[in-house]
Amino acid sequence: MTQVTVLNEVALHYRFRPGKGTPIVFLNSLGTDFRIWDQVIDGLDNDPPILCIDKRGHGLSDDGMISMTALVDDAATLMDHLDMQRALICGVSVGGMIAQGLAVDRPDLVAGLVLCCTGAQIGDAESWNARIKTVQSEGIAIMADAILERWFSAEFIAHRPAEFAVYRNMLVRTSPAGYAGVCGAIRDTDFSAQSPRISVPTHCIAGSDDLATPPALVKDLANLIPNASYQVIPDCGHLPCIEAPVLISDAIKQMHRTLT
Ligand SMILES: O=C(O)CC1=CCC(=O)O1
Repeated sequence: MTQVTVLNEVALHYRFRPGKGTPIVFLNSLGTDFRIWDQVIDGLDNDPPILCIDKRGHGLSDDGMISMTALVDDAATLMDHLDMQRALICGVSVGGMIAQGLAVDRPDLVAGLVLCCTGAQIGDAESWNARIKTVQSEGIAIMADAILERWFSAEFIAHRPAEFAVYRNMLVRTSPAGYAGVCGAIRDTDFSAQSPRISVPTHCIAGSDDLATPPALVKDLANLIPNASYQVIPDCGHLPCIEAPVLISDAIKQMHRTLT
């Protein structure tokens, strides 16, 4: 069933499955929709309530005006709308930034964090501005191969051509305005001063072969957040939820057990 609601004047597409215990919220990356978490969710147990969100500008959600404040507020407003209690928030890449923003702005909604392939800050203004300019003038497809080389390890690209093809489709079918808007939100965000205030259990996960948010960046984030743990997934690029879903489910289950 398609689940959609208008919040903050934007139609947000989400998937909510009721269940028992601490809820788990999944936040996806730039140029993807919430289906990137499907295999991870298949590997969970105990039927917790699960919420997946197509952030504005992505999947079936409206574009609207995009900023990190709006992305964080959408997630919080949707959780409030669904009357959700404190949740384990799992975010990959910009989804991990949104998760940090939630933990800082709405600590009442956050029981713990699993932060995959993300940082307090990702990239620099120059590279995001160049990407925004290209998307606006030429579209996403022209950059797709270069982006996918950062998303996936060489091993994945060589041996999983069908999955590579469908995730390429997911990327190039993203709204150009939505994609550019989220690039701008990432460019304008630096949680280095706020994330040290995060006080919930946090586990940071890096992909050994991630060229977008390399392990050192993720380690820096883990060092910033009090008592955060850190794990590197071997032979994996920027999207371990696709390349190594079993390891991500296991990490989430381990964290979830400590919260319930
Ligand atoms: O598309 C990329 O370059 C990887 C990425 C950076 C932030 C994000 O969400 O994805």
